[in-house]
Amino acid sequence: MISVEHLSKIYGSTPAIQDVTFSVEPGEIVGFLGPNGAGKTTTMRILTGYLPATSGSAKIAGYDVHENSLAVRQRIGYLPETPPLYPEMTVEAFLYFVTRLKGVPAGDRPSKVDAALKRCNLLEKRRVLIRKLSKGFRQRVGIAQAIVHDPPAIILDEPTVGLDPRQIIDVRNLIKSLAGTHTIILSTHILPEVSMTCNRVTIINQGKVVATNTPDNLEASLAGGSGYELEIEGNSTAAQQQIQRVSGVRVVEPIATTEIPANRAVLRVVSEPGIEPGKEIIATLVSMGIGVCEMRRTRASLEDVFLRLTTQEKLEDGANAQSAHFVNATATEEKQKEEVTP
Ligand SMILES: Nc1ncnc2c1ncn2[C@@H]1O[C@H](COP(=O)(O)OP(=O)(O)OP(=O)(O)O)[C@@H](O)[C@H]1O
Repeated sequence: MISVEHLSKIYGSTPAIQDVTFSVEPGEIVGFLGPNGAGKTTTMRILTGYLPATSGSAKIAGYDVHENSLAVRQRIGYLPETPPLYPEMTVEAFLYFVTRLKGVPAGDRPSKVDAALKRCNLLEKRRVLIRKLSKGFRQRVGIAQAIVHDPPAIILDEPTVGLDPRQIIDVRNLIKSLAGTHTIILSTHILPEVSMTCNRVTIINQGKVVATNTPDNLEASLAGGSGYELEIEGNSTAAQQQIQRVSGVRVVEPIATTEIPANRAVLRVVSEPGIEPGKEIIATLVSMGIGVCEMRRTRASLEDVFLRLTTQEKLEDGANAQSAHFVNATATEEKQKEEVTP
């Protein structure tokens, strides 16, 4: 439904995006995730026909965004970072105005406007002036104007920025309810937004795509990702050796801690991607007479993946988007973690 190939945009001498390639299948919600200045808005604006690319191509529903920009605009809904609303219009009048701009036949306009009002929970605000609405309701009007002509593709740029937690939940639920019948690209720098709403995520950093996958696969792909942390009582060296033999276990190592009694130890187990050897580990320890005082699953979060991909130097030049290798975490990660976590 949406395909982007080798797209680049250079402002003067500043490359905003370079060789960006990704696609979105019908009915999918894809998160376009990146830190500030990564090139998200630039990509969205090219996709919606508001900005010409320097090179590369983008198609929506088979139409080239540059060559067939009118056909593209009729087939997409766009919510820019700041929704283009007319404050002196009522919600309903504004949506009628948008249907006219989008070329919806006059006879279809009442039903389209009603459907958008209903979908965005705006029925009771239909006759209210937009300037009198709270930020959350204005954002809903922004989404309503993006969907009122029932476009197959919807592009949302930072749709929850500036909203309070309740409004964020409402807007995310609204976006999720659009999936299936619409194809959606949602740009954001907020990680939970992606985990909660998107089927897939494309991570962009400094104008380049550094990863594309499902949130789950991205988490699983992080080296040292999934596994367990165990607090055991008994011979920890023997336990370590036996756990290492369990099928699906990649690494077992002791974690130094002073917070447990002397006859106990804490072990970190890293499992092979997609394998959960937890039951076998427990059975092994029980058969050895070793006490299991605590066992918890450990998992790399999307946040870990994001931070690795966007804050660390690449070891190899031109590393492939799906299999880039990165150096170990640095102290700046912790700082950035605070910045990207709402
Ligand atoms: N009109 C412009 N002229 C020159 N440089 C620009 C222009 N617009 C964007 N840039 C630069 O292009 C890069 C990408 O900007 P863009 O706005 O696309 O990023 P973004 O990921 O949307 O960031 P944010 O989340 O902060 O909005 C940045 O370095 C930005 O400074």
